Amino acid sequence: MVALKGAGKRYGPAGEGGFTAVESVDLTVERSAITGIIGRSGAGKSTLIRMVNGLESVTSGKVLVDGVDVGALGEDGLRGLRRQIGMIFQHFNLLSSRTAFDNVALPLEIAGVDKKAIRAKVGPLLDLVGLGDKAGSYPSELSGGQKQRVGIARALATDPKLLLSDEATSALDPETTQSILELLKRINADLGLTVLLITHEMEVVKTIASHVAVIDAGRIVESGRTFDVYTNPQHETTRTLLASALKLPNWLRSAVKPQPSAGDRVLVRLVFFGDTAFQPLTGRLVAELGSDVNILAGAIEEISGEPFGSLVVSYSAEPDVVARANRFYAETGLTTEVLGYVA
Ligand SMILES: Nc1ncnc2c1ncn2[C@@H]1O[C@H](COP(=O)(O)OP(=O)(O)OP(=O)(O)O)[C@@H](O)[C@H]1O
Repeated sequence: MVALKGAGKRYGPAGEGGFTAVESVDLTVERSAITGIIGRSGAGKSTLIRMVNGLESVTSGKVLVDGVDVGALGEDGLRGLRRQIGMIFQHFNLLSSRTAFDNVALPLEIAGVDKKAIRAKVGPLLDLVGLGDKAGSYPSELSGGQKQRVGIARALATDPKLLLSDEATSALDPETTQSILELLKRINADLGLTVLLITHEMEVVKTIASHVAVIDAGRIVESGRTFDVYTNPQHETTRTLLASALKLPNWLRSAVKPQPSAGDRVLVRLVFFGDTAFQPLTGRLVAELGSDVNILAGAIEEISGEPFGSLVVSYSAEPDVVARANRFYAETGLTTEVLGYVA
């Protein structure tokens, strides 16, 4: 559906004085899937997503939407493309002087659709997002979650085949975030709409994206099925993003250090997949390392219906203990990740 081929964006002049925000990105967005791009602030997420609908021009490589080279389109071509691509934003971008109905109607008015057809379209869209009774409300009368629902209905008004989401839940509380993510999931399933979202929160990716790409300093450092990336992260940036999403007890989170001091313990996340025997392996690890293993946190989670378990344990960071543990992981095929060190 969307293919970036060596795509890059440089602001300002080449060489000194310029800044490369996105560099050599190769990425494929599957049709009818939800794909997440995750990265820290300033990593280049907004620039990347805006390259897809031509709001930012590409300065190297190509962006193809349904095989069409976005960079080669003129003004008319870009207008046509943008009718096929809906977009939702962190701060909703609603017009405060217009009701919910009129905000949703706006892209249709711009496209020259007649009033009767607009009425026939907007009502069902507001129903779809659960705001059938708020058609006459102004944005100031709506909650954050309701405003984003209006934003979603507006993005769907022109029957797009692709929906871009620019941190759509970042300004919302956790509960409202979940309800908006559920809505996006339902729209994706019911309409077969392709969704490309950017976020700095692993929880968002884990909740709805089947595929994920991790961006760092303008480059994609890791990508794949969310389940694979989440359960077996390869790049340091992914690990850091994941660690911040791990549900560690507060005392433990604040106690973790990146480097060990003498006498410290190593903190390790063990990942168990559906067919990995959870208890026997934990028991064998304890047997392997003596009674020195502390179990500090654990959870059974699910991504796209696939279950896996995470267990956070600590044991002595003495080289011989770590070597014995690593040998055990290699023998049993356990996926592990060092989260840091604790006293
Ligand atoms: N118009 C511009 N001119 C120059 N530099 C820019 C411009 N827009 C963005 N940048 C720079 O490009 C880099 C990437 O910005 P971008 O907004 O794409 O990142 P981001 O990952 O979306 O970050 P955030 O989550 O904070 O919005 C940043 O260092 C930013 O300062």
